[in-house]
Order: sequence, then C-alpha cells, then structure tokens
Amino acid sequence: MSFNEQKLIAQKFPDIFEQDDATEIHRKIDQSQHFMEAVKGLIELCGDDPNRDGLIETPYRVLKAFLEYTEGYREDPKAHLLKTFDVNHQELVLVRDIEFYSMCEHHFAPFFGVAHVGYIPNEKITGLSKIARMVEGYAKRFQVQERLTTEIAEAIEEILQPKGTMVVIEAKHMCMCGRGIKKSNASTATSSVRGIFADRSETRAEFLSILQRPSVL
Ligand SMILES: Nc1nc2c(ncn2[C@@H]2O[C@H](COP(=O)(O)OP(=O)(O)OP(=O)(O)O)[C@@H](O)[C@H]2O)c(=O)[nH]1
Ligand SMILES: [Zn+2]
Repeated sequence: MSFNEQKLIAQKFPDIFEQDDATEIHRKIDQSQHFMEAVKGLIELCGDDPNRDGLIETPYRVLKAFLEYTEGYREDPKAHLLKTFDVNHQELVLVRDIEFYSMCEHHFAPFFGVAHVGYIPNEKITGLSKIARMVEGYAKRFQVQERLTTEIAEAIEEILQPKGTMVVIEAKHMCMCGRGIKKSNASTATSSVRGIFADRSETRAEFLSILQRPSVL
C-alpha cells in the first residue's frame, strides 16, 4: 500500500488510530489492508468480480462498517453511568424500548431489538440517556444476547450499587432468518435480575407489568 493510501486509512478511522503509538498504527494499517484483501478474495470465492464497478470499493466499505459495528470496544460503556445525581427517589426507574443493533459473534450477522433496563436506586441515580449510551457501548461489539444482557445488568450494579437491577432484551437474530434454520418470525427474550428483583417476585412483576402495556409515547 502506498504511503498516501496508508495516510487515508489513518485519517478515515481516527478513533482507532489516534491514541496509539506509531508501531501500533502501522500494525492496524497492515491489518486493515489484509482485511480488505480478504474481502476481495471472499467476493471472488462467492463467484463475483471484485473489480467490477459496484464492488471495487466494497472491501473498504466493509472495513468501515465493521469498525462502526464494533465501536463499543473503543470505549468503557459503564463509564457513562458515572454521571449521577442526588435525588431522593427510592422506587423503580425503568428505561424501556432502548433500540440496539448488535453483531452475532458466531456468524457476524446482525441481531437487533430493544433493551428494557430498570433499577431501584440506593443513593445514586444516573442520567437516563447514560443508560442508553451504556447499552450502545456493549451492543457495538461481537456479542451473544445473553452476554449483552448480563453486561448491562452488571454495569448498573457496579456503578450505581442499586437495591436491584433488572434487564430484559428482546431481539431478532438475522443468522436465524435468511440462513440456517430460516425462522424469520422467531425472536428471543433474555433477562438478568439482581438484588431485590431476584429476591422479590412482586418487584419483578412491577417491572413486567409496565412492559405489558404498549408504550403510548
Ligand atoms: N445462545 C445464543 N446463541 C446464538 C446467539 N446468536 C447466534 N446464536 C447461535 O449460535 C449457534 C452456532 O451454532 P453452530 O452449530 O456452531 O453454527 P451453525 O452451523 O452456523 O448453526 P446454525 O445456525 O444452526 O446453522 C446457532 O445455534 C445460533 O443460533 C446468541 O446471541 N445467543
Ligand atoms: Zn448468529
């Protein structure tokens, strides 16, 4: 790759190149180049011409898309929750229908849906948008739905130290739709419960009763 092409890659992806030393930057540029060559090979293997007009820039587009799908690796998602407020609220806080788009680590196929994140505060409450930002940070990684659910619950537990945390995720997995078993109506629900939500069925029921009503907003 020419020096100019290398510079172009480094400029296009400042988030992965900015903070590293020169050796690390060169390693990432090499990896980017190998990845794009591999995508070219894959196009050929599948039976198309990687040099035709519509595909010529595809390796670069795929690299760009993958760096976007995985931008959560380049942040600490739970750090968003550190923005807390002293508000004397002792009851449920539930942010529902947080849409997310993640990447199945087995097939690199998307899975997407909504996360419902609730907690009963102890002393600290966090900004509502920070919960959604944290969900984004864990979703934008190679994931399985169960780990995503657990990581969200554990982040709330660790940073806010609430009386309890409950997370429910509903998602559709593209690896089950257009390929493999091809069940495009199937969706998957997962939950994680901690503290008072694990101990008290009434507290879980309160969370679930809110979800049973369609959001009117
Ligand atoms: N538990 C769990 N499984 C997942 C998730 N995403 C994808 N999978 C599953 O991962 C499994 C991988 O199974 P393998 O037998 O190794 O791969 P495969 O031959 O492509 O499997 P099929 O999808 O059944 O064709 C499949 O059953 C997928 O449905 C997830 O988030 N959680
Ligand atoms: Zn999959």
